[in-house]
Amino acid sequence: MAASASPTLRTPSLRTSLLSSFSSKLPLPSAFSVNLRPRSVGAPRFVVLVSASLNAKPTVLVAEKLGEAGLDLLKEFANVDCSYNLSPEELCTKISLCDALIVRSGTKVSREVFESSGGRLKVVGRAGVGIDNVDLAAATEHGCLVVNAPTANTVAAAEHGIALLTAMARNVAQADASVKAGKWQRNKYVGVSLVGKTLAVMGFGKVGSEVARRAKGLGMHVIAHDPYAPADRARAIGVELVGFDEAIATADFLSLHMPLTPATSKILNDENFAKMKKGVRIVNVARGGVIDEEALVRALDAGIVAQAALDVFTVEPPPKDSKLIQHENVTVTPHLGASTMEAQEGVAVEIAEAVVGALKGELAATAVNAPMVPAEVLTELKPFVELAEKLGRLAVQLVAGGSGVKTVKVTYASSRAPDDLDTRLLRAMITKGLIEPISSVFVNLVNADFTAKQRGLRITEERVIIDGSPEKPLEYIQVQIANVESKFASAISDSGEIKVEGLVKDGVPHLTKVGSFEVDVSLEGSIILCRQVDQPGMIGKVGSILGEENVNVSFMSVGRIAPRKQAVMAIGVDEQPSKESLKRIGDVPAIEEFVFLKL
Ligand SMILES: NC(=O)c1ccc[n+]([C@@H]2O[C@H](COP(=O)([O-])OP(=O)(O)OC[C@H]3O[C@@H](n4cnc5c(N)ncnc54)[C@H](O)[C@@H]3O)[C@@H](O)[C@H]2O)c1
Ligand SMILES: O=C(O)[C@H](O)COP(=O)(O)O
Repeated sequence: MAASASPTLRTPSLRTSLLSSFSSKLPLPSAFSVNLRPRSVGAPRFVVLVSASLNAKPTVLVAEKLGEAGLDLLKEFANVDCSYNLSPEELCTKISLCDALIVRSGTKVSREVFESSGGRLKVVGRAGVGIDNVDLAAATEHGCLVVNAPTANTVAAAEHGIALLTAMARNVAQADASVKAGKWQRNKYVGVSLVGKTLAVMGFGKVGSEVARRAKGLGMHVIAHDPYAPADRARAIGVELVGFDEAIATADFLSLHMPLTPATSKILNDENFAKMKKGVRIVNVARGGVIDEEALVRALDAGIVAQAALDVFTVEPPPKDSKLIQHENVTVTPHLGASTMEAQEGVAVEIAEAVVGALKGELAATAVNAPMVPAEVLTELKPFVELAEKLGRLAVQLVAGGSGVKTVKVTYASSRAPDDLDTRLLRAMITKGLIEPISSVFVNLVNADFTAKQRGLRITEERVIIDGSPEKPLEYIQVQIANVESKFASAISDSGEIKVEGLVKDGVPHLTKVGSFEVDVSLEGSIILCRQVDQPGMIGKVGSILGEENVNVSFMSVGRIAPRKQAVMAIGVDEQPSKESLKRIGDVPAIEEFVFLKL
């Protein structure tokens, strides 16, 4: 036996492992089977978001025009395929060769796209704000991170909203067309003034609040409706937040700035147009789908809506013969809100940085379908995240075949207050550890909760406050699987669940409890757990069987109930013992049961 050899396995960076997936899945290891391919996190078996370690550059498909500065950033890191105007079929064909996809609002990233990617697509970057053209549920189900560029085009969109507001009020577009047609119709194009009029900003987020600020500068009385906006943010710029009905009933002008969601879809409809002031004017630089366009035509014809200025449409481009587009009281632009030179360069850089970061395995600050975790929290949690995954992985391998894992309880013991610990990462990694050894799905931070739910796996979390160092975010993590049989009976605790517990020592995850037995073995390589009658020479016997096969033992630890009674020996091994060696261990007379577990 090579005594306490220091482990040579290297774990990939935490950031990489959080968003990575395995290239192949393995069956649940059985106690006596050695027919296991290695699943060590140290082996280069991650299909990491970027296979930089494998000397292969990732491929990024840019499906819509992106600013040069962003393209340059991408090219430093990836092969960049700029293919614009792809049909849905062409996109589905290309996507299986791509690690990331960047789009604007003109490309539908449908479920078929994720299905066609064959698991290779790891990041979708939306070069802009609205992600209504990306099937987020499908992305999450496929473990694909979606990032957007939420800030760089805010001012551009707000300025376009103001441009449409003023142009509409003064009939700029109609008058321009008339003069160009050789006419001089000064009486026809008398406008309305903005000063003193009430503008209702519908959706008081980034764009909405910038529009409000500018409209106040034009002397308008600004109110806003946004069920989720904090009132003090509105008050700070002199805007009153009001209910939906009050907003639409009192406004002379309505400016729409909410996202398109099931709740906002066609929110301006016949019923709501009927509640508006006669002669109201509407600006939409949000999304076409928030207006029932047929109802808007009716409201225009009835004179309820005097004018509308629209940058966005339910279907883009809209049909040429659309009654709405052709209506003389409607001013239109072809989704130009974000289209300034400055915004496009900003968006391109913002999305390129987010996509490259995600491909490197970093947690994206603009993730749409995954938790965003501040870097300092991530650094602190790093060894506990590794511990969490390994405990999940160990616990599930202790389940006897056919048991069906349904209920898992995780206990986090810490000296910190419960709200001082973000457990989403830990839960995701425990879920990854629990599911991956027994299925063909890969689990990452994006799809962990979804995958658990889909498999009917209920994970409950409990916080226990114990004395300890406030420097440490956690003292220990315990994973219990209820209502199952174990292939290693000693793993069943007094209360009847499979129980494993671990902590972090000097930055290294350790297993410290199995069932009711205390052990202490570092969670690296693989582990053999043996239950035996406590007696002299056991460590030597098992150690020499492994030594004969040149299997390096990294740790050994024995936990016992009482001297000369039952004990559990935990042996950390760097290599996988052969089937024969495992059988010989099982044949040692004092050994009552044993299990070989891959980490
Ligand atoms: N025309 C363009 O080129 C262009 C450019 C940028 C943004 N946009 C669109 O503008 C909209 C706003 O963008 P943003 O960056 O300000 O987003 P944001 O997320 O900062 O703001 C959206 C706001 O809408 C609010 N909201 C959600 N549901 C609502 C509801 N039912 N009623 C009222 N408010 C509701 C949210 O609370 C949030 O404050 C999005 O639809 C975006 O896609 C369009
Ligand atoms: O949501 C957005 O960011 C805007 O609608 C801009 O869309 P675009 O990138 O297609 O111009």
